[in-house]
Amino acid sequence: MNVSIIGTTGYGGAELLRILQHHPEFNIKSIHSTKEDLPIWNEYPHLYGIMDKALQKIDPDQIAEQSEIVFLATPSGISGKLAEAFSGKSIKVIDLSGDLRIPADEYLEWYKHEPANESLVEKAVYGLSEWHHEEIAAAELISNPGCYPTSTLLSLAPIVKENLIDPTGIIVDAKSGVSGAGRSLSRTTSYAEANENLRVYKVNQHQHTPEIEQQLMNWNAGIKPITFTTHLLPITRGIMTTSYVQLTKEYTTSQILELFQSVYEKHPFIRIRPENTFPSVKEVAGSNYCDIGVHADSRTGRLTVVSVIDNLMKGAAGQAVQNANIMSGLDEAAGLGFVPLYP
Ligand SMILES: NC(=O)C1=CN([C@@H]2O[C@H](COP(=O)(O)OP(=O)(O)OC[C@H]3O[C@@H](n4cnc5c(N)ncnc54)[C@H](OP(=O)(O)O)[C@@H]3O)[C@@H](O)[C@H]2O)C=CC1
Ligand SMILES: CC(=O)N[C@@H](CCC(=O)OP(=O)(O)O)C(=O)O
Repeated sequence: MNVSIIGTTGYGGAELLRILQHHPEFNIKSIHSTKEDLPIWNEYPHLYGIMDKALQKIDPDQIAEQSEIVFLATPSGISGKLAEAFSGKSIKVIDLSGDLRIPADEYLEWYKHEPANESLVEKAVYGLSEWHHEEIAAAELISNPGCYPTSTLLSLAPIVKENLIDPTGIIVDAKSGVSGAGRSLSRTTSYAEANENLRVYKVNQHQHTPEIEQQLMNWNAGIKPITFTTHLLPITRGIMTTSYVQLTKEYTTSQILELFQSVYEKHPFIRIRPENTFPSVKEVAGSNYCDIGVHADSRTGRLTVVSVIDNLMKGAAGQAVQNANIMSGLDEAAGLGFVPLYP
């Protein structure tokens, strides 16, 4: 099955190449960029001798003729326009950006630029693979979840859906490595400013807040606005979200773990850690896993939920390929059996 990638020279694009190069069913037919005609190893020397494809210009007609799926690994604001250019063509689209995830009015408020075409946003299926399998299988257009929302939602879903927590007081403390900000140069992700530093950013203004709330409210209409705080970690890959929620009854850690284990029993990429153990970001690096640890504090009645993912894998390209697998009727784990890179 032929697939194409747009935005190949970015980090999400590079991660798609790493996964798709050895995928058992997908063949990388073409890679696209605003920098046409250069071999990809010119941008990414680690691909020298592995991949000699040249970057091609972005021609939606040509891409739709030769491929069955196109991945848009492009910035918000650009992806929406590209999705529109593919609309009506016979090709499935998976967008990694935030353009198709939330309604236009909220998009304008949080992303602060022009929203994508409203009918496309309505048509797009939110691709949280573990929870939207049926809709993804039937979809033509996927809005791949954000990196922070993936980690947050996977780790809150069981307790929110089962109504085990006070819906008014969810606090999510989130941290990301610098590759989450993409490949463009910026002062805050430069070595001298990020290394040996820990910075909080976009306090109460992060664009993933409405995306997380929207999904939590779909699962449980009583959920109220959350506190969501993001930090920049001096590491390359990885996200940790630590959520604090008030339990409505006295539950033990082992009761909560039992719930998580039964909910995610059949999901190959979710690993629930045993009691009193918590995952660290390195334990999922380079893999499509989301690892979750929980602890119910009998003194405060609060539950602490810790979740880690690799932002470029489960938080972006890995989940995008998982969704492509589901859309194509393949095993959702096809081509995604990466063991985490450790140490
Ligand atoms: N990094 C991460 O961890 C995650 C990223 N995402 C989302 O995935 C998308 C890609 O992210 P990431 O790879 O990190 O971003 P990068 O900034 O690393 O790369 C984005 C790529 O988009 C291409 N691009 C830029 N402007 C245009 C344009 N006008 N037309 C066509 N292509 C353009 C560029 O490629 P070229 O110059 O070759 O044209 C660039 O390399 C973003 O929407 C991001 O929000 C989502 C989850 C996690
Ligand atoms: C570390 C870092 O800066 N991360 C980025 C993730 C952005 C992203 O993935 O953009 P979408 O909104 O298109 O999902 C951020 O916090 O804004």
